[in-house]
Amino acid sequence: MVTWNNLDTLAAFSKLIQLKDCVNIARAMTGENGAARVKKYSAPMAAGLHFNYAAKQVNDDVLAVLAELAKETQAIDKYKELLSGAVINTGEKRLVLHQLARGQQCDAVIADGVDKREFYVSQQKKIAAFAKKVHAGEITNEAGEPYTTVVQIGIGGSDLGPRAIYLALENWARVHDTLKMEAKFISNVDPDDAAAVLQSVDIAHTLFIVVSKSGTTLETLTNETFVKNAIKNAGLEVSKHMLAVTSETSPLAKGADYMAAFFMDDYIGGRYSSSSAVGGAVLSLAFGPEVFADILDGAAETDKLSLNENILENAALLDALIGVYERNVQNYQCTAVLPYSQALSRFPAHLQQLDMESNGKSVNRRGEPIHYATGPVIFGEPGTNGQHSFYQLLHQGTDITPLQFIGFKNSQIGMDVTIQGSTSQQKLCANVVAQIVAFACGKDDSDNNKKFEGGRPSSIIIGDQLTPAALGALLAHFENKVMFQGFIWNLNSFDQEGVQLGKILAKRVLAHETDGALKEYSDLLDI
Ligand SMILES: O=P(O)(O)OC[C@H]1O[C@H](O)[C@H](O)[C@@H](O)[C@@H]1O
Repeated sequence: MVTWNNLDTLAAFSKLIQLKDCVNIARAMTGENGAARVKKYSAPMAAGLHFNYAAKQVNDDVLAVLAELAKETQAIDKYKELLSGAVINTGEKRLVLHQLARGQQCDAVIADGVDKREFYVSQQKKIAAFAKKVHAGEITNEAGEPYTTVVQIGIGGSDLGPRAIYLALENWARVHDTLKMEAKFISNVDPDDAAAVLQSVDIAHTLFIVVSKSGTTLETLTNETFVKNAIKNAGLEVSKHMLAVTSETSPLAKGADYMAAFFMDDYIGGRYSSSSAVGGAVLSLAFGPEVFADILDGAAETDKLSLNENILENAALLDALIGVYERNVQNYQCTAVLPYSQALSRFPAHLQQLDMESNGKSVNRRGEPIHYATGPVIFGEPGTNGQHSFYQLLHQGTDITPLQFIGFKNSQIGMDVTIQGSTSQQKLCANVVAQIVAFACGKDDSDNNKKFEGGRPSSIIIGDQLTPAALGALLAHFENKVMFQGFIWNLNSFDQEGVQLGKILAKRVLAHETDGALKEYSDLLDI
C-alpha cells in the first residue's frame, strides 16, 4: 500500500533543505572537476539517448538525499499502482492508462469489463488498416482519387502533442521515403486559423480528422462546422472527407457524417494522449503505421526504464527529483526547454501543456491547500534562435532559470555546408556546448555590464539523431518526469479544473449575461 503525504512533512525534504546552495556550479564545472562531472553525471535513456546532468546544482550528497526522497515518497510504487490500474486521477475518479497504449509494463488492466491494453491495441490496428488502405488508394475520394493531405482539427492535448511530433518527424520521413501524406492542424477558434489552413489545401484530396476526447470542446466543434461548410461549398461529401477520434461515450461518437471513427477513453488524459488514437490517426496517415509503432516502442522503453528503483539509472525520476530540488529548495520559478533541433520547434509548446496543466496546482490529492511551490513555468524555443532572443535574461537577468537542453549529433536531412572550417551541424552542436558552460561557469569582467555570474543550472538530453524511437523516448521521458513530480508534490497531475472558469465566463459573454468588468470588456471588443 502506498501512502500520500505532503512534501513538507517528509524527513528527506527536511534534509534536502539543509543542502540549499551546497553546490557552486561555476566552481564545480571549471577545469578537471567539470570534465569529471560531465563523464560521471550521465544517465542512460531509451532509444540510445542520454540525460547528462553535470551542470545541474547537484553533488553526491544531494543525489543521496534525492534517492531518499524517491524512497520516502514511494515514487516507483506509485508508478506501479498507476500502471496496474489504480484510480490515480482522484479529482475525476479515473484510471491513468496512457502508458498502456504503448506497452504492457504490469499485469493486465481490466476496467469497465474491458482489457484496456487489448482495446488500445485494437484501435491502433484499425487505424493502421485504414491508413494502409488510404495509402494504397483503396480508400479514395468521390472521384476515385487518392488523398494527399490530412488535417487534424483539435485543441490542447488533441493538437499540441501530435503537431509537435508531426513537425519533429516530417523531414526525417521525407528523407526515409515514408512521408505518405502532408499533415496540417487547425486548433484556434480564431477563424483565420481554419480559413488559412483551408486555403492552403486542396479540399478534394484532403482527409479531416476531428479529434476531441470529450467531444464537447467548443473550439473544435466550431472548427468542425467551419470545415464541413467548406467541404459542402466545394460540392463534396462530408462523409468522404471527415473522420473522428474521440471516446466511445462522447457526443462525437454518434456523429453520422464520418467515414471512420477511432476511439480512446477517459483513462488517457488529453496532454498524455499522443500515444493513443489522438496521435495515432494523424501520424499513421502522415508517416505510415510502422513509424507510429516505432514512436510507441521508444516510449515503451522509457516506461520500462522508469520502473528502475535506482535513481541514477532512471532518468525520468532523476530529472523529476532534481526539478523538485530546484523548485522547492533553490526556489527557481521557471524551466526553459531549449532543443538544438529545428524539428523540435513545437516541442516546448507541448511540454508547456504537459507540465503546467498537470502540476500547476495549489491543492493536494485530497483537495487540501498546500504550502510549497509546485510546477514551474515552462517556456522555450529552439536554439540557436533563442540565443538571439531571450538568452540575455537567462545569462544576466536577476532570476535563475534552470535550462533543459536537447541536442543531436546528426541532422535529419543531412544536407549541410562548410563555412569557416565547420559544418552547420557542428556550429549548432558547438553552440549548445558553449551555452552549457557559459551558463554554468560565467565570466568575470571589470566591466559589470559584461560580467556573467554563472551558476545557472542546466541538463542536456543527447542523442545520435531525432528518429521516431528517439522522439517517443523523449515524449515519455517528460510525461514520466511530470508524473513523478506530481507524486512527490502529492498532486493529482491528471485533472485540469483550472481551465474551466474561463470557459464558463466566455459562454456568459456570448449569451450577453454580463455585468461589471465582463460587460465593459465585452463592449470594448464589440461582442
Ligand atoms: O480532446 P478534448 O476533449 O477536445 O480536449 C481538449 C483540451 O481542452 C481542455 O480544455 C483541456 O484543458 C485540455 O487538457 C484538453 O486537451
